[in-house]
Amino acid sequence: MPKIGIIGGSGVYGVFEPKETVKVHTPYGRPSAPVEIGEIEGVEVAFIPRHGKYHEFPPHEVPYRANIWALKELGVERVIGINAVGSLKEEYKPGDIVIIDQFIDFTKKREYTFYNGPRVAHISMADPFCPELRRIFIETAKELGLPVHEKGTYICIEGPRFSTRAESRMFRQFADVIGMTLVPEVNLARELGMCYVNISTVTDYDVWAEKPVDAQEVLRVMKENEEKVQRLLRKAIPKIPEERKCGCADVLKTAFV
Ligand SMILES: CSC[C@H]1O[C@H](OP(=O)(O)O)[C@H](O)[C@@H]1O
Ligand SMILES: Nc1ncnc2[nH]cnc12
Repeated sequence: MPKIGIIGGSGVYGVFEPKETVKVHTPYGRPSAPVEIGEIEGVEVAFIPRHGKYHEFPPHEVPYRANIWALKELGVERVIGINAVGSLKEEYKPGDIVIIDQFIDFTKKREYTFYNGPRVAHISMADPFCPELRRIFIETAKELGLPVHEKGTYICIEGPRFSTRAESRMFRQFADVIGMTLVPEVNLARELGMCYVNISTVTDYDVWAEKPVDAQEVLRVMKENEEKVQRLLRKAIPKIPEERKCGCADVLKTAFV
């Protein structure tokens, strides 16, 4: 059973030659695509393309709950989310990798929880990302000489439209990068006691920097940078220890009312 799951974002629709493809049905419907099972450097890994194999789900329609549930059902304990993001700060340059450490939720109407009652849970989100996985990915990116930011605050907007100039100028006062999909993916993984790490690749300067971003540019830059992300995955995944010592599973102990 794969203990590691990867959710690929825009431009990342596969990360290995699958050995098997599994159709999973969940209480929340089907995931974005059948789950691919394969190996990265000898480690069994499950993969879901967040927007579907042919990018048919816009960010506000991604079946986030089904994706996380499906991975959990297959035995996944650790989720690696890969995202394309716009930059809100000069120093976060197109091509840079950001191992996100905080987020701000500006989404509006998504399914945010598995606990809609009668079971009620309030999960701590002070530190949303797995410290053990963050450390491994930061160290490995540095070893590989990749342009990496150890921290970054991701603001998640509802989409599917990009921001206005006024919004972008406001967002850059309190976040470093912008995207449309981190929430509720990270919340949901945490609600099931899974570890979650986010590897964001900067694809553009958001519209505060004058030139309006477009989807084609995001996909083009992400394709150019896919090789960096692949190298990072290949080198980091074998370093992930079998047993978790991070405490991500413990958040559930004190969450229920
Ligand atoms: C294709 S442009 C906007 C699209 O790209 C990002 O996707 P992901 O986070 O899945 O890599 C952004 O969040 C939007 O969904
Ligand atoms: N500028 C941007 N705004 C929102 N989502 C993005 N994904 C990639 N670039 C983006």
